[in-house]
Amino acid sequence: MEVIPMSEGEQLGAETTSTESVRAETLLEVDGLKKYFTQDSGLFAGVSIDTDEFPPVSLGQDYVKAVDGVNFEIRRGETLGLVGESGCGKSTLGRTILRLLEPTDGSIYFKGEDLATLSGESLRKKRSEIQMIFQDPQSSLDPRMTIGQIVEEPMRAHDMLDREGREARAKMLLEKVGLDPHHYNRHPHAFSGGQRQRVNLARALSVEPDFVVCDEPVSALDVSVQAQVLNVMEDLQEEFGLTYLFIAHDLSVIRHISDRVAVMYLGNVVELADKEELFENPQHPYTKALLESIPVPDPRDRGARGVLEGEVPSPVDPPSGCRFRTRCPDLIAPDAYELGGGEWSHTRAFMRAVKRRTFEAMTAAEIREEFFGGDLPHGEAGKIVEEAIDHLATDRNGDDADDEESRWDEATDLLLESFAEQSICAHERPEYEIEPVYGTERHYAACHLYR
Ligand SMILES: Nc1ncnc2c1ncn2[C@@H]1O[C@H](COP(=O)(O)OP(=O)(O)OP(=O)(O)O)[C@@H](O)[C@H]1O
Repeated sequence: MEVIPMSEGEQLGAETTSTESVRAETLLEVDGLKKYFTQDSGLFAGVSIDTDEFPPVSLGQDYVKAVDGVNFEIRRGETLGLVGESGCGKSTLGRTILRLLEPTDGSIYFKGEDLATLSGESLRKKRSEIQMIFQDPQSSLDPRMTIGQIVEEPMRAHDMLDREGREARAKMLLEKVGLDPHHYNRHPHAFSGGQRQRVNLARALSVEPDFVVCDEPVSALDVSVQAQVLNVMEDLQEEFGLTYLFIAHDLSVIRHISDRVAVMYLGNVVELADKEELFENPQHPYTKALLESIPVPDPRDRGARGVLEGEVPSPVDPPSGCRFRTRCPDLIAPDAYELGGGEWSHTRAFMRAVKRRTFEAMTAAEIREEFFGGDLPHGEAGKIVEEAIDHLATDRNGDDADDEESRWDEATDLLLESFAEQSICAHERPEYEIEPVYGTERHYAACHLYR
């Protein structure tokens, strides 16, 4: 497989060669975007005490790195799906693009203009061109207003049309989203969840936006209603030339609606490719794990689910290098030891098992047999493994006074520091381009396996 490293600042999905077919115009380009939140603002938040220092109390601040250096572009008329587990930063990214949240760093070019630098009236004007729809159609519609008033509200805020013009446009849009315009004077409670989301769509479209950020718009709806709303969204996209950033955690929804898909993990985009390429030829171990964890309809197939092990690390102190490395089944062997493939996979599995304490303490020989088939890796790596086993074995040497808890901790620290922290995955943030198998769209994968 041919792999082309990305140069710094290069944009995902941007055009490279004149031989490529002419691609649609870029509508939105996100460059190095970061959004950090300050952590709890309790009384002692950010205060740290170090008695070796004078003064012993210092004021530092921890940040939740919700979005941490994201680059991509969205072309006019396309749908870019954004998928990832809960808490990976999808909503924060969407809201920061809209400037509902203040970016910490980076640029958001919309039709060539950097939204991150706009404020006041110029930002307000731009806002009509970018709209957002949210997950919960119930709480985002004011129950005291009629749906006519709801759809007209953004037009009033942007001084668009006169009263009759707004009413005519609201009725036209209600019809476009598949509602009866005669229901203009009804209140939201008279509508089902799917119908309320249609009202939301009509409201978002009232000010003629070019770009709509859709944040889990169908997640709260019954599966049978989801497809109907997605189809309406596709029809509206075609009719009004809309561009969507479509946020969802549900891969089947993403597959239905997207042209290209970006996969997010812990504040980073880890893979971005054409939809077919991403689903049929996923390259990042995180994407593969996500796809393999799609629930299988056949209940007898339960074994095929859930390959994502371990906890998502805290976004306050995310792993260095590749964010996924602490859970990655393909962590790369450190160069320092010249480990053979089998030796490394045994060592990696042992390190994982010690870290997660997935086995009961046993004798040194039993541990060697269980994890290494009796043969430890050769050289320095073998000595380190031997030392770790010595911490854990029930028949260990010496009069080790440490309690069991701290012996597991010592073995874990030794293995992580000697192996996991020495891997290229811990040292460099990966950014690579892969030759696609399906189509000609560029395929980005943030994984050192493609270095
Ligand atoms: N206002 C805030 N203050 C502090 N931390 C926040 C704030 N909003 C979000 N976060 C944190 O930022 C991270 C990303 O959250 P975000 O809601 O963007 O993720 P998500 O992928 O959209 O998840 P979900 O699908 O559950 O909404 C999380 O760790 C979250 O706790």
